[in-house]
Amino acid sequence: MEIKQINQPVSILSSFIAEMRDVEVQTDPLRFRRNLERIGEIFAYEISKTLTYQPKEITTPLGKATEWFPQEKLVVTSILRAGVPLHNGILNYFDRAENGFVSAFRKYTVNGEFDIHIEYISAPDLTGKTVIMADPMLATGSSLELAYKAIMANGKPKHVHLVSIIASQAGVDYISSILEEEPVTLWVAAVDDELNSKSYIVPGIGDAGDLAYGPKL
Ligand SMILES: O=P(O)(O)OC[C@H]1O[C@H](OP(=O)(O)OP(=O)(O)O)[C@H](O)[C@@H]1O
Ligand SMILES: O=c1cc[nH]c(=O)[nH]1
Ligand SMILES: [Mg+2]
Repeated sequence: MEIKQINQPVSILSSFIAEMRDVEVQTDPLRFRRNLERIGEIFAYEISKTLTYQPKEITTPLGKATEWFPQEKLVVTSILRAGVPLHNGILNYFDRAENGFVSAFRKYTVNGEFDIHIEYISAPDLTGKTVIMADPMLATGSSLELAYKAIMANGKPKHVHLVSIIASQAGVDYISSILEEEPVTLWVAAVDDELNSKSYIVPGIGDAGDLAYGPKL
């Protein structure tokens, strides 16, 4: 597994992440979702540089030009709920990709511990394809691990790009350890040092799903 961190050199990406982190800007869920989406577009552009392309001759009003199109069959997948705006951003660039969705959520018990529940999966055949799996937050890594394993039941892809905007160092280390030998690239923007006692990333952003779509029971 390879890890690519896209926050260096510093770019406008940092300003988008700053808005997502900022408690005052977080009161605007439309801006929060739009930041997830436009960061998805940035990740898609970075991932696009790793694809293979085939040339195609294009007829313009004045002549012929050769341009390039991805050769890979792409499948964009995401983890519900917070993955949806990020998914849409990636799909804005890979607009002909197939799509998949996996649900993963933390189900808390009375003593504050939680299990991750996967209750829904919808994805095409992945055999030989290039899969992008998006989720803005990588905290303990449990959701991504279970979602990855669930979706792999749909066939062995050629390569998987895992996309996370804000990761904890512990989450990055965990995913690296379990997918060490897999044809996987983990793309992250910021990596924060800490997880708190509830396994939230610190400083992080808080609960990405709630910030995008409101609290859930
Ligand atoms: O790495 P982990 O410790 O598993 O935590 C990360 C997960 O938590 C968030 O989802 P959440 O469970 O809050 O669901 P939501 O998107 O519906 O709010 C986030 O979008 C990840 O899926
Ligand atoms: O910090 C975190 C951890 C899990 N899920 C989130 O949305 N944020
Ligand atoms: Mg959440």
